[in-house]
Amino acid sequence: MTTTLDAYPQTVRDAVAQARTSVSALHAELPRWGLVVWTAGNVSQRVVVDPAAGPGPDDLLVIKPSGVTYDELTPESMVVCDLGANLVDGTRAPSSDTAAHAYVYTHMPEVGGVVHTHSTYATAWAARAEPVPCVLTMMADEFGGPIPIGPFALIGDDSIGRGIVETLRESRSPAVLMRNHGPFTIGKDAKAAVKAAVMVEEVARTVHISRQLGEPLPIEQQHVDSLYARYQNVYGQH
Ligand SMILES: O=C(CO)[C@@H](O)[C@@H](O)COP(=O)(O)O
Repeated sequence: MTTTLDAYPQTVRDAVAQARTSVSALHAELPRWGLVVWTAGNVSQRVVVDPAAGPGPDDLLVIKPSGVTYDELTPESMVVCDLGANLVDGTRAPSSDTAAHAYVYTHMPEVGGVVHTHSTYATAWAARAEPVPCVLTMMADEFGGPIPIGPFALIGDDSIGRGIVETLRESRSPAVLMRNHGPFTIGKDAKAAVKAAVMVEEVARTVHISRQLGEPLPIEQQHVDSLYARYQNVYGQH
């Protein structure tokens, strides 16, 4: 049975309203950073319905409507679904990747945001099903190693989501390049997932260019580990 937003307490409705605003604004970052064309790509944010209990299977997600151009997206146009990808609130059909996002939220409770793009260089690596090797300190910082390849999966059910989870569970990377498709990224919230989408395109481009000039040199694992620990725990403002 489909539940509507009215069935949720005011605290959840308020959290959904905040997520609508932030997810709508974060969608604008995808064309801004050159990560998508036309209506490709999508961003979602988990809404925890019981903060005292923490993330769980009854959570909601806020995502863009399918096939709507970025200049038309507004907080009001965002769509709310449960983790069964059932519509809870919204006037338009949810993103065609909603089942994939929902699968990730169901099986990775630590994930609060998911992003999908077709950014050029990362998608070119996905077309060859070749992991991006960890040859840059920026990669060690953000990805903790190579950027992995996920399996080929058709859209429409949870096979993309299953491929994302099976791949990222075995990696420190917040990004996976789904074979023949493109990058999916995760984060503690949607903003972190958007950052990972920006960074995966940046390093995919740099490593591609480096490869045209010669063979990039790997970074020793001990240095990858120390760079990752510093960036994840010390870098920036605390
Ligand atoms: O790659 C896919 C589906 O996986 C695209 O259709 C996707 O980027 C955009 O679809 P939506 O407009 O979010 O339904």
